[in-house]
Amino acid sequence: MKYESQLIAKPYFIFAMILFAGQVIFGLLMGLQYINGDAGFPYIPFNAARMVHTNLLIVWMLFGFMGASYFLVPEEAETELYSPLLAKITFWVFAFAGIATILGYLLVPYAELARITQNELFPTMGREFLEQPTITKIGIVLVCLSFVFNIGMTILRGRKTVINMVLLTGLVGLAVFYLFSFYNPDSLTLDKYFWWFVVHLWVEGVWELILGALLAFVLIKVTGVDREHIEKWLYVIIAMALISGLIGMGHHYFWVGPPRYWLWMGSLFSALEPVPFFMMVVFAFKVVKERRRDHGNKIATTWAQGTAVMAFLGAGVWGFLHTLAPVNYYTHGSQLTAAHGHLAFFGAYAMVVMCMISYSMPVMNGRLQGNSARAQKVERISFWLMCIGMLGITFALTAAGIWQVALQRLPEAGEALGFMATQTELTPFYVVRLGFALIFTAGVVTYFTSFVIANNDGKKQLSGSLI
Ligand code: HEM
Ligand code: HEM
Ligand SMILES: [Fe+2]
Repeated sequence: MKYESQLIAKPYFIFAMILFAGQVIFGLLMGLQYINGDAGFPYIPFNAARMVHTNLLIVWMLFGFMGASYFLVPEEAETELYSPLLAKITFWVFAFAGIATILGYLLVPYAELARITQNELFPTMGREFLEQPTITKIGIVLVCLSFVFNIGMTILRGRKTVINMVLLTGLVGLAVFYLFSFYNPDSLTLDKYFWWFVVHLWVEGVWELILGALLAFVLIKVTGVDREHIEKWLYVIIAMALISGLIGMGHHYFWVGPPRYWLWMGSLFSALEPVPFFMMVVFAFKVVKERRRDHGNKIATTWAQGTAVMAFLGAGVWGFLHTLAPVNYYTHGSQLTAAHGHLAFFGAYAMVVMCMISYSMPVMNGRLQGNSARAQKVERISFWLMCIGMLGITFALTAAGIWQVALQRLPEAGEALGFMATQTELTPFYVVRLGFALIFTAGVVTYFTSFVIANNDGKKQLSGSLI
């Protein structure tokens, strides 16, 4: 590790992983509730579990991005972090606010939480992914401001690399687009229109810049390929991401009331969105092939390539499946959406955070060439279990989605099955989903085990070198 202040990334990563474990536990509970609706009754109803599952996801992604930035930016800027103290304070404020909000979701009914947190003064609650009480939202904004300030000041006084600038642009975009969560108009059309400014412009816009920058950083480290070469790729990837993603947002405007031209604009531009994801795959494999050094941290390279491939499958392929208006007319809001949501979120953003952890944790623990072979082997098993588990979940939900469309959407109104009757028909798919979810969970447990092994082996290495 080159700079002392990079160490601040560690608590961020550890906390992100704890929240990830929590997210998976609530995912399992919902997987069970899909088969037996009474599971968890009356303590954890489906709506609360769903909220906890998706909010934990968003919060752990943010912790992951912050940890990644605190590790990456000083090294790229070749200077210590502007204020390690501010980064520590931000950590505790965010961790506390996050835990309090999740406990709020679990301990009191949602309407009661809205009352306690005085939602009527400034109503922002009640929308998917943005369920947080207004006070938590304000807290998130403050955390983001202090974080972006800290990172921005570090870059300002240090070396301004392309990776740093792309990352910073992504982070500023993340903070700015979150502000739309405060706009909550009465008109459902306007509400949905701007809701997507957070949801879509995050994952199919500015987060792609963050993804590209993190991947480029790890790839430079593990391959030793020329920075200039990698930067060129990064420029083209982010240009394509923004060109396609900004107007591609129209694929969410098909049926919620905005003008009809979105039908073809959304279809056309979002059909281009897989391009930057495909380029990431070519980029990752090409630079690994052209590598100038054999880095000891093999598993970090695997994560980098895996991220590119899984993100392309989840966002590119599964996104494209239902992005054209004539297809989306039938698939909108079906299990196909959930299939895509899972593979895309996992493949792109969960995996890139784990990729950064895989590269940087050993460095922060003094092992510049990665963990011991044994720890890397276990981590490799966890990589495959998680990827296979998530692909299995995706295939099960895709089959469920297609069958759902066939039973509920394609037949004429009088003959179509109702929503709940269709869900009962889909039970076998949900059983398969739960099976793969268990494989995924085994992957998560194995992943955590690899850290324990790495620590134990590390001590041995240390005592060995002392003798
Ligand atoms: C143990 C594995 C998991 C299971 C069983 C599971 C199950 C579920 C279920 C049942 C829902 C609610 C779907 C609905 O409303 O009908 C859901 C939503 C969601 N989950 Fe998971 N989940 C798991 C892991 C994950 C992971 C690892 C991620 C991402 C990294 C993730 C991301 C999401 C997202 C983004 C949604 C919202 C999807 C949408 O709005 O369409 N889940 N999950
Ligand atoms: C890593 C990037 C991406 C992530 C994390 C992601 C995630 C999601 C999630 C969670 C949803 C469900 C939102 C809801 O609850 O309603 C969704 C919807 C959707 N996504 Fe993506 N997505 C990504 C990229 C893409 C791409 C590249 C495309 C197109 C090629 C795409 C096409 C769609 C479409 C058409 C919907 C709406 C589905 C419906 O009508 O029900 N996504 N995405
Ligand atoms: Fe989208």
